[in-house]
Amino acid sequence: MIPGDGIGQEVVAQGLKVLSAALPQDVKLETRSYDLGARRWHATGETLPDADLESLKNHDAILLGAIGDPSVPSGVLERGLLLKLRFAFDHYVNLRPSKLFPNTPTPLAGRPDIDFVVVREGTEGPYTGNGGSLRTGTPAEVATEVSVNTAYGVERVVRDAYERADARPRKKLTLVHKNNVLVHAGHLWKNIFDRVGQEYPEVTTDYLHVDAATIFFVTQPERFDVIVTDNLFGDILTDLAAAVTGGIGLAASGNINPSGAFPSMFEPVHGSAPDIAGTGKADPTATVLSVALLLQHLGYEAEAARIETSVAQDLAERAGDTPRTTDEIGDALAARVSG
Ligand SMILES: NC(=O)C1=CN([C@@H]2O[C@H](COP(=O)(O)OP(=O)(O)OC[C@H]3O[C@@H](n4cnc5c(N)ncnc54)[C@H](O)[C@@H]3O)[C@@H](O)[C@H]2O)C=CC1
Ligand SMILES: CC(C)CC(=O)C(=O)O
Ligand SMILES: [Mg+2]
Repeated sequence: MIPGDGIGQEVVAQGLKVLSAALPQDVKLETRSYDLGARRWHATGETLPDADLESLKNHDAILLGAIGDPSVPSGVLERGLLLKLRFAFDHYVNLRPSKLFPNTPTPLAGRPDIDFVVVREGTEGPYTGNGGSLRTGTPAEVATEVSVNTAYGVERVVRDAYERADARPRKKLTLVHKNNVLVHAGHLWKNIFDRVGQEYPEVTTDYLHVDAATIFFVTQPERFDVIVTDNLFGDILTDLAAAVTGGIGLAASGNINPSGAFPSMFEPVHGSAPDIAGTGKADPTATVLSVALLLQHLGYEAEAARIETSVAQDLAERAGDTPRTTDEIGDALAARVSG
């Protein structure tokens, strides 16, 4: 566990409660909590020391809360810890399912049937740190942030998305990019998408520019089944996906290393929410659903399904309720899962 910063600490505690409640009696759960994030940085100046990185390799999976704190310069922890982990453990599939559970509020008219998954590339794009600045702090400052897209990196994530689409009943895969403007990266993505698609004749394909995709996330989200996209577009789209499916407090994710060479890492889509940290207002459901993804990844399908059912029941009964605290929601979910 890497609880991290802000509400990360609060929601991971609830995730652990539910994980413990979900596992069969004969499975011994061993956990270690890593003190990484703002507190550690202030104390030692470290973000992710090699010793911790090495040690993290020994776990079956990682549950992360959130990284980032207003007391630390923006980017230091996000890059030096969170992205460093995703890159070091080659988490090239950033899996972000979106489902509108019954009775969950949505700002969308007509309660569309939303059930899609975004496969966000996790190791490339504009997030690699390939850039720099010249004449920093002067009126002539120039900054670059160059998006890196390799045929190797794009093909493996596109292939993963086709596999997922092929395994789902609707078998539909949408590529989201911006190949009308980002022609170099965009055409590399589109060409690979089209070529790999020939191996999946059952999968219906579609292409949308990212700006148009945001329209359809709001006006016609039911059109999506599996979406594959780059690191930055996927980041932005999945906050929007969360907003239309009950809110950011429900959105789960998995940073997957499909080869199993390194542990995969599961975390809510949201950040450390400094505006509500310490108030008990953080919804731990996103973390609990991330625990379900973790269990599914490790082969505990039935346990993962029980968590999802418990969340669905809890959400169905939430409507009109007085708001509960982070802890109360965690306790209620753990009770449902074990009962
Ligand atoms: N994976 C990670 O660790 C991520 C870290 N961050 C970091 O988190 C910090 C804050 O970033 P923001 O842009 O404010 O995004 P954020 O996701 O932390 O918060 C955005 C808004 O959503 C609300 N919110 C988030 N999670 C919630 C939950 N579980 N229940 C109820 N409300 C919730 C917050 O109160 C806030 O109003 C920054 O340092 C940022 O870099 C941001 C996104 C992901
Ligand atoms: C803080 C960023 C590095 C990550 C982010 O916003 C995300 O993964 O959703
Ligand atoms: Mg994000």
